Amino acid sequence: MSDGATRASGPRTLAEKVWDEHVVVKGEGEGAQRKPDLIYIDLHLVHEVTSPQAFEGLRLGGRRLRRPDLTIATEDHNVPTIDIDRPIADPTSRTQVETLRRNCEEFGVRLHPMGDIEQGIVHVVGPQLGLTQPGMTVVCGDSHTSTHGAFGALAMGIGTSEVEHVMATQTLSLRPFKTMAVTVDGILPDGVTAKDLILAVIAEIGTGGGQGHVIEYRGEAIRALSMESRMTICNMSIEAGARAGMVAPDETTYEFIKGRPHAPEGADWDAAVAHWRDLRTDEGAVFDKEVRIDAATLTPFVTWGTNPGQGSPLGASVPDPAAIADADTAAGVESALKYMDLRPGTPLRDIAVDTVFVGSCTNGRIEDLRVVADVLRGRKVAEGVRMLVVPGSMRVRAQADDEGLGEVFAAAGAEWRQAGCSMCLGMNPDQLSPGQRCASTSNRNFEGRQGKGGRTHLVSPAVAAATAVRGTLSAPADLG
Ligand SMILES: CC(C)[C@H](C(=O)O)[C@@H](O)C(=O)O
Ligand code: SF4
Repeated sequence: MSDGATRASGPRTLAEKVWDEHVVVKGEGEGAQRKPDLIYIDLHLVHEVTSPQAFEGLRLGGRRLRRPDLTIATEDHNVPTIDIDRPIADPTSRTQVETLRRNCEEFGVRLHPMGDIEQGIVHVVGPQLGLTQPGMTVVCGDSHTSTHGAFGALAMGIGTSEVEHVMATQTLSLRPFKTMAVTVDGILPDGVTAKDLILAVIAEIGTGGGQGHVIEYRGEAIRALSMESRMTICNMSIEAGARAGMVAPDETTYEFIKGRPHAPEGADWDAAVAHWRDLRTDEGAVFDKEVRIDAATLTPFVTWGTNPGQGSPLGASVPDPAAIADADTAAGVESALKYMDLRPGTPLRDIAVDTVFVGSCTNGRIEDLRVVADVLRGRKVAEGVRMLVVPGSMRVRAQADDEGLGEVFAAAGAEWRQAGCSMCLGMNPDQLSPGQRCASTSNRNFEGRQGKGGRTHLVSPAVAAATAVRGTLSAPADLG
């Protein structure tokens, strides 16, 4: 952290505490001249997209994997979500997945391949196995590694060369970050979810608002959230430009972890919880930046633009660039509306979609699927709308089926798929065609993100489900 080591004796933030516990070698120097610290990594998550060159680097260097036991891999980005027993049709995707399989075999990495009950999106798999725990350092060659910060872990996305460094040494050379507090006072109103909250936060602070910072989410509204919801929020920290997002662990955290395959047991559990209880920002600790939000002011929130910060309350209208004073902002809005084919002043509720995607590491967990099923039960997906419901992992899918949710999706006319990143990004067969418009529970709405020429509106699972029923952007309350 900015002054982590110098603050070691005074009050520290949660992020500084976790950082300090993992310093192997402290960087020399002060201020801007300070060299990076060498940080120990407790958990390394791996997927097919960012690992091939790293494994290749190890091979060329004649190195082994330093800690295969702290490394785990899953197939997620390139996998199809239907016909998973057939060979992958796309040659690039097939090569990626086959390469991961070969590498994991050669280097002794545990891999959950397609069809395995623990296979799924890397950020769903870690928490579900109880691998992600408070106070850990967690890395993955994937920006949404910030998800794991929901447990009070310091969890960061890293680049491929860093992936190789972690594979070889189980450490990472890191420059201290700044700290930021996002405090959400009060309680979220009925019908307002974690996704609405984080979209509203990003709209307020901007996609660069968290740059260089680790964000700690605090306050009554955050404490009231489930682990799934906290993961949704931490997941999108990266869309505010932050290096990581964190929530201090509490009873909700311990309850989620307890009994999972990799959770500590017996005396180890007691010792772990005793340690975890210290993982909170000390009274009097200073954040480099602070933002306060009143939960009571929030409503369902959707994006209309081509970055996650271009969003508004569902009850608002498409903004008018002519009414925006700042010229750069106005130009950005104008070009976004052109790509999105939206006219200023159109009520957001009037925007018709042809596709609805429920899934991704933001909103592909069991709680999200329950919300969607609650809305869809006894209803039908609107004519002309295609709805994909994609579980974040095969374990989530099995649980959803046990609870009868899969039947609800099918009865409503939605496609109930196998696990993977799916339509969150155009790396597998689940893609939008040019000009198609999608209400999506994922986290990125960049041009072409869900397929070339596709248009994305980021929404919560509740809004996605209601939109599927009405055919236009809607909240469950609109269904009457
Ligand atoms: C493919 C991967 C490197 C990428 C990421 O880092 O986030 C992907 O998961 C994404 O969401 O865009
Ligand atoms: S679900 Fe989407 S955001 Fe998450 S890891 Fe996969 S591609 Fe990235």
